[in-house]
Amino acid sequence: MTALLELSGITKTLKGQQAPRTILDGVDLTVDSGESVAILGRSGSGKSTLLSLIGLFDRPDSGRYLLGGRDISRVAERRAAGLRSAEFGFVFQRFFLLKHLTAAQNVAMALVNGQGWLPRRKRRARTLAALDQVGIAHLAKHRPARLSGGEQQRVAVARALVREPRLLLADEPTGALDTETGNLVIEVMRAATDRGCGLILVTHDWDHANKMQRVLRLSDGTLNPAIDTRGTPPQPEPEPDVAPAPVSGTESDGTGGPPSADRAGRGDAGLDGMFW
Ligand SMILES: Nc1ncnc2c1ncn2[C@@H]1O[C@H](COP(=O)(O)OP(=O)(O)OP(=O)(O)O)[C@@H](O)[C@H]1O
Repeated sequence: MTALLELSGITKTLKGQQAPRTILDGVDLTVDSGESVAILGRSGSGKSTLLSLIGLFDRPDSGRYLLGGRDISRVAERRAAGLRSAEFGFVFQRFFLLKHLTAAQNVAMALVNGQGWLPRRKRRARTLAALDQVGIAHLAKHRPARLSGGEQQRVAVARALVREPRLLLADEPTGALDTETGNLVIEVMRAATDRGCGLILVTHDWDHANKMQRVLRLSDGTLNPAIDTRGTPPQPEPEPDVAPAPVSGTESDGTGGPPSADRAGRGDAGLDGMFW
């Protein structure tokens, strides 16, 4: 079966004001349809850089990127923009909702921008289905100012899902949420994988990572299986009259737990007409 996504030997060197630094140094990653993968790693290890390459906001220096078997390692920006809107859904730590639009209008915007004008009836049906998928169809007419952080992020997830992407890319989507709300958001994204959508979640939170099928760690520019050492009991003190047993090295991944003019009120009849 062809993998949804296949990265092999991906490298990326970033040249800022300081000396060039190789952030990705031979990343290999395969994700199948309906599979969920968490990526952990220290701050600055390159997780967002990797996600931006996968989401075609940038290109690797070398290596191969196959999407559904097609080589898109060197794809031109025009085609990349088309692939971004057709194939990917994005969720970020910040919600990026338009304040003067309702939840439904924010979601419907993704259909307008990505696929031209769908007939109004279809637009409405797909928007409500996406809001329903994340459990907030009853909040369709609320503007962001009237929604909690978790509800706003669920609107953002609905906006990412409404075009039925093949792959959902989430960069610390729970970073601004409390634990309980974060769990809810992770669950609605994970549920999308039951319908065949792939999911790559960048997170600092082991509990969220453990809800994914695979947990990887990005360090020294490569991806490897991550080991959750949080539950590892402390080494017992050796008995004084017994020779100390050799201590086996317990790998630590350094991410052992969480680290760290609103126009609402304005008459929106025109906008309603536009997006409904
Ligand atoms: N445009 C750029 N030019 C030069 N260096 C950059 C650029 N963007 C990011 N970096 C550096 O690349 C490294 C990786 O950044 P990146 O944002 O991918 O890390 P991260 O693992 O996502 O970090 P965090 O967990 O803090 O979000 C960091 O050291 C960052 O300072």
